[in-house]
Amino acid sequence: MATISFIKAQALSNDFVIIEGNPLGLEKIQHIAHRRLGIGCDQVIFFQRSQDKTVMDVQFFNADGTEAEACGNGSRALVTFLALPKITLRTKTRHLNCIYSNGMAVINMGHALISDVEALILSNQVGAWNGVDVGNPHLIAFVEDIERIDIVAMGPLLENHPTFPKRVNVSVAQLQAERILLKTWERGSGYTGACGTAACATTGLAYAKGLISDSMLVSQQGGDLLVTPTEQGIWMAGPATIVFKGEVF
Ligand SMILES: N[C@@H](CCC[C@H](N)C(=O)O)C(=O)O
Repeated sequence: MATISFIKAQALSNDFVIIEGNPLGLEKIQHIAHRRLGIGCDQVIFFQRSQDKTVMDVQFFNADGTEAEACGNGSRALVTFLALPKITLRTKTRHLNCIYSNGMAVINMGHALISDVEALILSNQVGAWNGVDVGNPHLIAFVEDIERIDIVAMGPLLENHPTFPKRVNVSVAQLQAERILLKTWERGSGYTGACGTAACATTGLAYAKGLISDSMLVSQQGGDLLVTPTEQGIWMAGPATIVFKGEVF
């Protein structure tokens, strides 16, 4: 029986199965991501190397088998696995410049494109919602006290709201002096301990609104990311580890 080689990686507890090669079919991806029947992960990542090995074509799939245009933590996990000083990740929506130095992946995720969704009537309204695109779509609200928000109850309602035919990642954030506290319900994967693109989208939103002017630590249940908004794009720096490798049927 044919087997598929894979790498298991995690970044701030957001976990990934990384496979070199073309994407597998929907059922195979769902099986690999299943935490009882397969390996278990939040996203399955497929990549192919260019001839000179400085450019990688990357595709991300959520645990439910749907394709995502971007994945911040997964991108850092892949850069950490490849351990090359400078590469470009060619994703579905953006080309990402990546640096790997001293065991840390630093990636320019591009710009945050903000849209106005305040006029929408959303269930479980917690304040003003903003649409933010950083290659993939996010819905974000700043709140006074993040502890009071049940993202697991609210997330699926907003993820599947008819306003978002392609569904959406849902986050609530609390702004502190040099830190943003963040909780995210991921489209297609549910609650995860951290989401890299949500961290970048939230920091980009705060920057665009003039709420911050410099780097922020974005703290999620799985740990901290350093996110730096610049005119040239949003830089994300943070850890990722390779956990094990194996073969799956
Ligand atoms: N874990 C991610 C985001 C993965 C994709 C997302 N669920 C989507 O559907 O857009 C991250 O670290 O950014």
